[in-house]
Amino acid sequence: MSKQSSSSEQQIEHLRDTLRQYNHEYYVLDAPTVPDAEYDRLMQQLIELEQANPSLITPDSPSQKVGGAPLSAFEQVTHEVPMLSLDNAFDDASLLAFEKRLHDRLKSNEILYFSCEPKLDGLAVSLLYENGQLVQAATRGDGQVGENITQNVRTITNIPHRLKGDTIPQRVEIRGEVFMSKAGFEKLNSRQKANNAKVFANPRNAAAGSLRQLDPKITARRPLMFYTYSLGVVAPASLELPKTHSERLNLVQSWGMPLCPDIATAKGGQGCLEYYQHILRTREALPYDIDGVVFKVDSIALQQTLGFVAKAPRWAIAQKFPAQEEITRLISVEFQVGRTGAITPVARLEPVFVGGVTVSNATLHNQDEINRLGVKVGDKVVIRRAGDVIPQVVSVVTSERPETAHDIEFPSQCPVCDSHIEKLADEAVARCTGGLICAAQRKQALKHFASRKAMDIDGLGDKLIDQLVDAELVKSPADFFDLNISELIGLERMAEKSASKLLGSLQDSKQTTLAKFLYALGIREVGESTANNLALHFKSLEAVMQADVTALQEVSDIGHVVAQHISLFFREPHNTEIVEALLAAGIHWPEIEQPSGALPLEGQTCVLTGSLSQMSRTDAKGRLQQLGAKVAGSVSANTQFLVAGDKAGSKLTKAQDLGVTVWSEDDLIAFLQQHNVY
Ligand SMILES: NC(=O)c1ccc[n+]([C@@H]2O[C@H](COP(=O)([O-])OP(=O)(O)OC[C@H]3O[C@@H](n4cnc5c(N)ncnc54)[C@H](O)[C@@H]3O)[C@@H](O)[C@H]2O)c1
Ligand SMILES: [Zn+2]
Repeated sequence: MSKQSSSSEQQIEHLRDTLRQYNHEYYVLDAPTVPDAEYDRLMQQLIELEQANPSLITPDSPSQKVGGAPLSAFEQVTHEVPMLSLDNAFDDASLLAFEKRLHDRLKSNEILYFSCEPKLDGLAVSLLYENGQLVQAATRGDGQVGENITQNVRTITNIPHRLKGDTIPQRVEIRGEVFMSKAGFEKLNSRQKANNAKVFANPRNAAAGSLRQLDPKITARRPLMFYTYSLGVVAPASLELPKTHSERLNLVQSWGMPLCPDIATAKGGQGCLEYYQHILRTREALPYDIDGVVFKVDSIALQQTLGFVAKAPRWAIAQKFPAQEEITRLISVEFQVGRTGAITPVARLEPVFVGGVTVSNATLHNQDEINRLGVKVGDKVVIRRAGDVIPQVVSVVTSERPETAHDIEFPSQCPVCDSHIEKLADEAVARCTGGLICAAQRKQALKHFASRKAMDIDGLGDKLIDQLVDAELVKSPADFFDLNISELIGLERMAEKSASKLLGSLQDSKQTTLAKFLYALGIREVGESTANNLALHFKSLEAVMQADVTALQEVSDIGHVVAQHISLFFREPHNTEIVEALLAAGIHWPEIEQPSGALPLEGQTCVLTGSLSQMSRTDAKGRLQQLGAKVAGSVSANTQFLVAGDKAGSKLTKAQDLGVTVWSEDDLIAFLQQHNVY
């Protein structure tokens, strides 16, 4: 044996071993470790090597065999007609070569018609109906012997247990694909995540893993669907069936079987290529995942003339789409800070062509996701990019982990501003506590600070803030108060008049309330009403800043999580520096008086009705309660007053009948202001 062929032999053996392992993972375990594209490349290499060395072809080569062995846990079903695979075309040229092979073999150049079908990415199933009743369902298995999955298939809602119509054969085998819709897959995965259960990498794995369950009750909870794509055995054999594949599909549909709505027929290879382009364009919008399209010679007579090779019919071919999953290496992980301070780990990848573009970054979401994937820097990872969705890392090829691989370390300081990163036990997301000083969060925080319900700085809109930050004139809210006329005039659409007007409103805004100031700081989950409660409870900024988590939880409506956010905010020196700078700039508010003795509404019951325009009902209720009122749900003789907003109805009528005092929203606001709670 020459050196050359002995090395080919070794190469062939190595490829076969690898492919056998991948087949086992994919067909038997429903848990592939490499993307289909990688599998297809190795298979292509094997086929080419075998073609160059035909003496080395053996019947047990993966290139000659279909699928994988059936699981012994299931009863076995021997297929009366083998369930085969399909040949692949990876580009237009090989599709046209397929058409040419057909013409050559048929010794005719007559135009061929094709049934064109989306290649659903699920698994092949054979359904046997006797006298219209579903009596058996089986997987493809190794093509000869499959698994009996009748109980599981009975739980798939779009598979009829009984066929309808008067053309039903006495015995008929209907073949098609069991798959999961994209929406069903998303739903299943979020349910699995919530239950800390296995998350599926893609709809194909989810469908296969769900169908081949030993407990049909589990299958029943999985959103599986079925589409028909061919017939197997039909009896009696004398039965007249339509002469084309596409007409047969329509007949099967008339019996109540579901048929993919995107099937069409095409004229010649050229028509097939047009169909391919059409489906490729609509791929994203389709409700199910596909990995290509299938072309089948439509004439049954011609199919019979053409026949089969070892593992596939000669009259059909699958033209694959560009892969949506690829394999590459994780080079490093960077941490990005979002507008709300959320820290997102981003995978830096060796560039790889996937989903039609070159991808070099993918999101890793958060620490929980990193733990779930068990991914390390240096690992080979499977990347999925479907449509416009940001690329995801779906799995790790742990068998190829290099010795140098190391854990991903989550930073404890913000990579942008160096503030502490907090991660609450019940939240997946880690956040930068830098708030006001973190450049990543700056624009967002500044816009909030200037907004109407916060510092209410007239004329300081979002666009202007963008400009001020981009021109590096403003970094923290305290910088607003250092702006001068000449800096402002340099900006777009800012004349002297508007600039001096803005300086005027900045000056005016310095007179505020403690509640508004606390709200303006943008502490996480501290909304208007929480800020108000804080102000009323602690009465001074110093007291709020010094309060610990326990003291903060004494404030009405403040729970453990919010208390932690507040406490962490004021433990961060960057934040306290800004608070001091703001006070130094002249921001001030009236002192909140210690109520002497009883609260003004102590012992009074009131009711709120209708809609308020300047605050929410919950907010109004909170403020009234702070002044000692009891806020009830319905008007009675014990009601002291009713606050009636817009479109007040029966409660207002009843109050008027009972002679209860009625306040308008303006009355309410005047009262609240008088008592410093608005
Ligand atoms: N990632 C891995 O480790 C791994 C391992 C094994 C196989 N695979 C993938 O599986 C492919 C080989 O699988 P295969 O042998 O099942 O062949 P195939 O998937 O290329 O084609 C045959 C199958 O297509 C399906 N199909 C969908 N729509 C159809 C339609 N309208 N008409 C007919 N069939 C339709 C059927 O299930 C049928 O069995 C590989 O190319 C690879 O993509 C991946
Ligand atoms: Zn930061």
